[in-house]
Amino acid sequence: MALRLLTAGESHGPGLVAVLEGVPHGLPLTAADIDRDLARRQRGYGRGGRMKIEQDRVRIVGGVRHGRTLGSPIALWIPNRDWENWSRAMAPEPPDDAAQAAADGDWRLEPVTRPRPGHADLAGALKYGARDIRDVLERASARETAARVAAGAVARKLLGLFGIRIQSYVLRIGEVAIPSPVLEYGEDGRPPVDPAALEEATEASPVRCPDPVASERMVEAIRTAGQAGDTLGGVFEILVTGVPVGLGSHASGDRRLEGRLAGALMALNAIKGVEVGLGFAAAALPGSRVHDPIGFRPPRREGTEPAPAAPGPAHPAARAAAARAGADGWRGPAAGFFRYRNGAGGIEGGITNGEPLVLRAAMKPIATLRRPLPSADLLTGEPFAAHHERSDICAVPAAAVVGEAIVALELAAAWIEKFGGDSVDDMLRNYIAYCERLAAWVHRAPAPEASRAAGSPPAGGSQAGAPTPGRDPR
Ligand SMILES: Cc1cc2nc3c(=O)[nH]c(=O)nc-3n(C[C@H](O)[C@H](O)[C@H](O)COP(=O)(O)O)c2cc1C
Ligand SMILES: C=C(O[C@@H]1CC(C(=O)O)=C[C@@H](OP(=O)(O)O)[C@H]1O)C(=O)O
Repeated sequence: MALRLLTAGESHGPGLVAVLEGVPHGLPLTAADIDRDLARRQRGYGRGGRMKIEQDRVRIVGGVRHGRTLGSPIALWIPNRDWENWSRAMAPEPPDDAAQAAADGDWRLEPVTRPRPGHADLAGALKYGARDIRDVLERASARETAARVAAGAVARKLLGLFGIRIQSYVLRIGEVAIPSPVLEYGEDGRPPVDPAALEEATEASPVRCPDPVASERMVEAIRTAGQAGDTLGGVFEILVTGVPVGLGSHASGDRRLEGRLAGALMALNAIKGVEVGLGFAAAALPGSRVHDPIGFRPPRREGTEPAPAAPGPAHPAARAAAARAGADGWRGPAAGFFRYRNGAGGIEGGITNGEPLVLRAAMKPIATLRRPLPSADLLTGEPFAAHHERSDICAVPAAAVVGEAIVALELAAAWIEKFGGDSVDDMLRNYIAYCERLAAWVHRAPAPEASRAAGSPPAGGSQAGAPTPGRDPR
């Protein structure tokens, strides 16, 4: 297993722990790299009172020395500030004073027995034989996603070294929706947006929607739902640029990258659907409008053309090698091949094809309602309204940030499988060697006259343009 993550910790316990194993030696990493994403996860219009209490900050407690990873498991600790209010109710030790506290009217010590529809409450309590639903709801809570975001920030840092950029934005809240801004390309396969501008517009929105008009309407929809004691879900999209051709594999089902990414995204609380590229829309279209025509542009040769303005790998040698293999910031190294649109969302046959990854996830509305749905008591079966403490009204913007982390982790796992090595230096060498192979891949087919004269098959024949791996004609 190339990269392994384990998280632990309850929502109102002392804090959250993440242990990430398999990160190579020598990756620059500080708490600030992680805190940035933790703060982004806490934002978003529609979140509840808990986010006013928490100000998530990580403590790195293993695997990093003097700002660089050691190759050992990275251990991260995020304290829960709300723990102060729950230290008796969530004490790891048996509570001596529980009976007294319950008598004092501390509601936190009372068993929760009214399961909330849409939560793990009922199924979890019956499965584990828990007579207090708190035994289940504490870990089922999306508080855990803070730990996944912390680990994901490490994965993002690793991928960022190679010019991979992962961003998310919200496309729908309830009935207010905008189309994906990235699937249709301009003429000649020109990228439809500048990722940096898209990110700037997204981060400026209180709901992570890059369209300011839709953003305001989304805020209004959340406000209205909240006033009615109701909640909303929505859709977010993840865009990953700079991805080289060749991550994942067609060879076995469990190596197909879209399966790994979709499975990981579906494992995020409240996500009920995932699409790759055109996704469900492809089912209604003819093949001619779905599959992405292939084009080829000779990659830039060092010294002959200016370096691409778009961001690429940080390391100068890797950056140059990536550019020679056709990377332009939007696309990753792919030997100069590109697509005129991106209906596939950057993955064909379980393998990245060099175009950006485009994934969408649908989040159901928050399950805890201020006007609760009918429920039945766990122990007596008596009809009751479901339990309500406090809750978010909408958490799609936060889920989008968690989605980035999940994609980063899954992609980093595929990256480590492909480029391996115990250290970032090994990995850089492997990446550069791969880029060099891609850069040397295409040998322009000789002009038809020349090829006929030489007795080789005419252009368009079975051998036309066939690559001769390992020989660079330039
Ligand atoms: C970032 C985030 C915040 C969430 N906040 C809440 C919340 O405040 N109240 C709630 O009832 N559910 C919330 N949820 C959703 C529940 O965690 C989720 O619906 C529940 O664990 C049941 O899992 P399932 O929906 O995947 O079946 C949140 C989810 C995410 C991703
Ligand atoms: C704590 C977080 O989200 C929580 C996720 C959540 C749930 O049921 O999933 C319920 C709420 O918890 P509480 O009952 O303490 O208010 C959210 O605040 C967080 O995102 O950090």
